[in-house]
Amino acid sequence: MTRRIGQPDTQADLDLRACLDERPPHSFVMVAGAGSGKTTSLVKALDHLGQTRRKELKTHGQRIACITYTEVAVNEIWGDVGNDPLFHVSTIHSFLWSVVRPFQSDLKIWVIARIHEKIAEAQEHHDKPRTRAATRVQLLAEIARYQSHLQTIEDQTHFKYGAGSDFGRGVLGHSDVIAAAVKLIDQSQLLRDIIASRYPVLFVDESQDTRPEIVAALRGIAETTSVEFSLGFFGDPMQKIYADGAGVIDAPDDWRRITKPENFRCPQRVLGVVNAVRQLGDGLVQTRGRMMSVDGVQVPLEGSARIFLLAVDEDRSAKIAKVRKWMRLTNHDERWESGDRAADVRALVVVHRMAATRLGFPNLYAALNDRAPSSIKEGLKDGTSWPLKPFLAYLLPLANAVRNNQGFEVMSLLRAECHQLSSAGLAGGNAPDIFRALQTSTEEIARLVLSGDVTFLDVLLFASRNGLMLLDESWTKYLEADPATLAADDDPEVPAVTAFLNCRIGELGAYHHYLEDLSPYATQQGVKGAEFERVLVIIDDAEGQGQRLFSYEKYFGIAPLSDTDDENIAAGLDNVIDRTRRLFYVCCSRATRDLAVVMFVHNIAVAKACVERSELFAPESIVDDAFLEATLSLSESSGTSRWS
Ligand SMILES: Nc1ncnc2c1ncn2[C@@H]1O[C@H](COP(=O)(O)OP(=O)(O)OP(=O)(O)O)[C@@H](O)[C@H]1O
Repeated sequence: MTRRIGQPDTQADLDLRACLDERPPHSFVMVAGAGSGKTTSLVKALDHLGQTRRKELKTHGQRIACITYTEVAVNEIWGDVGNDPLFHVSTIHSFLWSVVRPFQSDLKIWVIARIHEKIAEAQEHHDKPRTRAATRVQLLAEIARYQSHLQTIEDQTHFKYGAGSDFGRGVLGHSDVIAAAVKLIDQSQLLRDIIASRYPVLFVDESQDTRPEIVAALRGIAETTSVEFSLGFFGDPMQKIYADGAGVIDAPDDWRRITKPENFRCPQRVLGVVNAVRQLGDGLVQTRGRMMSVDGVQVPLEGSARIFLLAVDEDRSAKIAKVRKWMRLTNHDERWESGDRAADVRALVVVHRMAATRLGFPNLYAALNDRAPSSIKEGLKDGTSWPLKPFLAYLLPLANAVRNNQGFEVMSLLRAECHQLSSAGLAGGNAPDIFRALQTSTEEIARLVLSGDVTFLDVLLFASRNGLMLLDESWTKYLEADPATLAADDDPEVPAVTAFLNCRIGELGAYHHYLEDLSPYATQQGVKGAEFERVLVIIDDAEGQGQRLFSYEKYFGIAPLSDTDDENIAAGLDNVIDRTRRLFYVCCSRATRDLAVVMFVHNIAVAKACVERSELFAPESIVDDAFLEATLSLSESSGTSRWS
């Protein structure tokens, strides 16, 4: 029995089961706060459907669909239901793609229409009297590129799904997959019926961040199909962190509404902060909190929740290390300083760049993010950007396999990528000579990749010149064209790819570590749905300047609001304060034991007054730079044994 399925039933679980057992079935929304067990209820409901309807579903070739926000969440839910093929658990993108992929000719029509739309948008921008001459030149180049896509697409019979759209290569990126699917679902009753017949029950977790047009398209299925279909949304509007999320789900009157008043995740101290943060949002107050068993009796876990106010300076990493040490000593908990995954310490940053800087891949990050087109930028988040692929999928694993003397792994990587080892390659030369040469080249490539001093370009050139891989034609101009020709190229990918190729390969390992979720860093947005024993929320408005959506200094009243902020608030629009509050709520509510918020500020006295005024943390839980330093040096001079 898994952890989630094994949790005791709440009233909400009973209500949900009753709703699913009704005939005809009802659709529903489950709305409740953080840690209230929404995902747990979802998993238990899947389990219930498996127990009560498996035979009937299998007979009709049907499955239960469950959509959630990240791959991590997909794997968790899928694992919770024992990887049972009765359930189709996926992200919204891959769900929608699986639904529309068979309709290739409709997709082609959609793509052609989309390119015409882009041409019209670019033309309109071009024709505006105030458009600058340089921009006009760029727009004309863009239009020419779209027109060439229109020609290539004539011969395209198959469209793929990738991280970012690249119509010229027949690739639809995340947002275009959604736009195309929504359109196709909207315009076809047949497709709506197919979806309902294939998936008679469809759950959407984290519904607050599902885009309104997707919610509307799914609602459209429930409202128009004559097939038995139940749609259920599980979410919390206070945890909406993406601007394009639906927030509150607009459910028709005849849908069931289910709620859960408890928070099962957070200890008392953290629950106090979480409730206080929410007070100025929608005012929801959660009850209970995490329990622990003492001599067989369930008692509330106290936990800890503190905020550290530290001066902005050059060495924030050293200060974060001090906070971890302080937490270790104060809480008598060695794990606060441990780098071990099992210690369950998570440092949450606002933007990936902060993690990139701390972990050692700032240049790689900047190259593929700043000024990069979305086809590249989007894929940086999950390692699917095409320039990264040969390094992540082949050269880095090859180098690691060589270093670890994993001969079998080396051979299977070479067999997959190295043309010389194909039957044609071996037939054209002397096999022992080929193997000898390859051994020397693989050793050299491992040295280059792992030494870290050369550039990505050097590594790629070495690999292709020594027959370790055949590069696809996207690389040709980067390896062959002279710098002046490349600089004059109007392909929007050129600046990003060129900058990337000039980065030191040494940054690849750190990036890979982050990507594989092996570092303690994660973004504040990326951890929704997750929970950790020890949560370190890093707030650094100065370092997070690249984004304008969130500002903790404004949230705490340390920095003034801009005119636009005031206008948005006055007009009742989503604004920086609401967005930051929601993000802060998500972060703080991840902690199952300790919460340490670390805030880097320019003026500690001002920040302290503002944080005190917010009443989010008890006064004794506000720790400033001076107190941190003083107590640490006291511990050093007196020895840690006297700390307590
Ligand atoms: N009925 C229950 N009794 C005890 N613990 C529970 C119960 N339901 C859930 N939990 C525990 O509470 C924690 C939070 O559950 P879950 O992740 O399902 O909440 P959630 O509402 O989806 O959270 P969030 O919206 O914050 O992501 C988990 O550790 C889970 O095991």
